[in-house]
Amino acid sequence: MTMQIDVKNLSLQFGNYYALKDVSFQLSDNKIYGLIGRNGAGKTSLLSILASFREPTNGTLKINGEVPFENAKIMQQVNFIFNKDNQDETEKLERILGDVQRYRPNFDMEYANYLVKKFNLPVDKPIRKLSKGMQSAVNAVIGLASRTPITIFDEVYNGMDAPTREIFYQELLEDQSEHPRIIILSTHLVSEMDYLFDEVLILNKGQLVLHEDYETVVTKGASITGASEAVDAFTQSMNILNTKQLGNTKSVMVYGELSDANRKLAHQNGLEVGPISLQDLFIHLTEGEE
Ligand SMILES: Nc1ncnc2c1ncn2[C@@H]1O[C@H](COP(=O)(O)OP(=O)(O)OP(=O)(O)O)[C@@H](O)[C@H]1O
Repeated sequence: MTMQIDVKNLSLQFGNYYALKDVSFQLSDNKIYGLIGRNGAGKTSLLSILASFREPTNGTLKINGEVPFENAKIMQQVNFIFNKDNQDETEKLERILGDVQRYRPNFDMEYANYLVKKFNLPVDKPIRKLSKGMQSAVNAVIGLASRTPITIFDEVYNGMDAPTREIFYQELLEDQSEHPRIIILSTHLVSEMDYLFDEVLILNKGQLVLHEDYETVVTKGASITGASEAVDAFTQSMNILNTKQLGNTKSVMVYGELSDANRKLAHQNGLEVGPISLQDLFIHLTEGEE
């Protein structure tokens, strides 16, 4: 089953402050969506609305055409995984997984046990006594093994070391391809996670500044390097994100359709056209103007 998420003119206000402002988008394919944004950009705010943990101040969220808030049928289809405070969690892993299995109909215990081994998680210790990274791995196991049609991971890698994060990413990719579902990953580890994303959403100060296919994003961005005057002439009508000058050499980051003819022209003018990464784009799209 493929779910459909419709977000329309969503705002979330705290007093006069807009944590989210007029955010609209649709997610309608079983893909991996990367939600990126700087600290305080509104990622957790948006995800908690998607998960019906809170209501928006304005605008609407619909999942499969229905408002999910206090709608048990829809909420069954949504799983919000975040780094919760486990300091009072005296239960052990086995018991926790058993509890999850009871209310997540697609939960696969065999797969969960496989992941527990993969992540090297102790089953005989109360959760609160696990290290931070291990607690995050527990969350990853729950999120993956539940196989919920809409699975949301809010910075779930927190505290995991690099090899553990790598296991998480590999398992996520593999399980998503075998059991396609909507997976939303919020992160600021962009350069490390970009290859996971089918689509990218960038939030900046509560506003959605980009929602594109990952491939499109990467092909639309380019760096143009060469003699200053030639670079200026070539990029004058383009959307410039960033400029670097070194002596008489200039490197300009542009974003927009660069036609084959344009690329050819660049070469004829002795300019070098290089790729930019999602991380570059993220940094320059969300730069403060202070
Ligand atoms: N209960 C609240 N009362 C007032 N302001 C809040 C509240 N919750 C969140 N905010 C503000 O809303 C903004 C967005 O917060 P949010 O947690 O959604 O950001 P984020 O993108 O998840 O950040 P991070 O990457 O640091 O986790 C922040 O400026 C935050 O201070």
